Amino acid sequence: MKVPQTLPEARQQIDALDEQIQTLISQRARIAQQVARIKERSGAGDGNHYRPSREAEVLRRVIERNHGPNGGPLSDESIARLMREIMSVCLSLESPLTIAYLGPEGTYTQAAVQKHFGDSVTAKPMRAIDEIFRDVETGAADYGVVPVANSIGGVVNNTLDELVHTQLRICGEVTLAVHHHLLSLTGDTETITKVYSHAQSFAQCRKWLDARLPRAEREVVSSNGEAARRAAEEGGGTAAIASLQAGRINKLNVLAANIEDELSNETRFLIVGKHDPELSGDDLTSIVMTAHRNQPGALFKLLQPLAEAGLDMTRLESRQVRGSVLPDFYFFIDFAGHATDPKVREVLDTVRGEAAFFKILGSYPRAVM
Ligand SMILES: O=C(O)C(=O)C[C@]1(C(=O)O)C=C[C@@H](O)C=C1
Repeated sequence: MKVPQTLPEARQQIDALDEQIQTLISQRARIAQQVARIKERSGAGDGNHYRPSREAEVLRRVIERNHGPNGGPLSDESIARLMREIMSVCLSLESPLTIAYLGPEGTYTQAAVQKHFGDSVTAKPMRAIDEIFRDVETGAADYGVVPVANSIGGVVNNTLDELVHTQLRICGEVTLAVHHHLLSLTGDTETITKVYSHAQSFAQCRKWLDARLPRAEREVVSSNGEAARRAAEEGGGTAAIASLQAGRINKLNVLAANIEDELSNETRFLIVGKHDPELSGDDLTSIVMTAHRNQPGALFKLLQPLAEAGLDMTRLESRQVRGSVLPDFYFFIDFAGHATDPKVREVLDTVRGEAAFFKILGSYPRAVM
């Protein structure tokens, strides 16, 4: 295609390309419908056509191509986001998904749902993390999205506690860059006497609040979405620390943007569901276990097989077992690899033999976007 020199010429080329893009997207959607029929015929459907590993492969290839000879000026994130939406609409033709998430509307968890599943799912706000697990366990929702850790605020204990006992599997992860904003109906930071937010967000904006609003009362609420809702309801003198999305939903003004103390503030979310994702080629496995009591080197023995097999451990969290007087700890471990890989399976069998309690939480594709 020759480089256009005039506006009509450029628009003519764009019109021609749009027509091709539209034809191709429609063809792709028809094939996705056929994929659903093939899955149902082969018994692999069971009504659920979501395939996180396949989606990760598609997105990885999009990013790879973006750096190849046919790559363009769009960022990896932008081009992947477009493909994400195309897959989202294709999947909605196969089987529409309902995703339970930590509400109300406007939470960062809702943004994580959108980032991972795209816009063509029904996002269902829940009041608490345990309700999300129950909703997916009973089949009221197909998948759940829960926060699990923040780079500043640390782990989300409710999520870890639920993972120990649930029958659900971890099917995926999403990481989200989190930016906090001071939002209010009024337009002036100096007049704010009360700030609502989630405990983790207060922790992440503490220095800013100490410096700019040292006298304002801080009231912890269950989520940033709820904080924004209250600031909108109460008006004058109240503010919320929340996302831009929460501000938009509640028609609040941004009094101060990006007020988090650390610039790189990332939250990791997990997707939980009833299905085990297949191997995607770049996967993580999550396990939880406890060590035998009164055995010197018990934790070392649990970790040694992973190290000896050269498996890259990406995360280790400990959490005291609830109700235990003795210092018993659950160890949550993530490492690179998939539980169906024979080498990984062997390591897991060895660790299981060494542990007092052992559970595989899931193997799933590493976050692509
Ligand atoms: O390949 C599949 O299994 C599909 O259903 C197609 C498709 C896609 O649009 O590429 C759609 C949904 C799945 O989650 C994965 C991929």
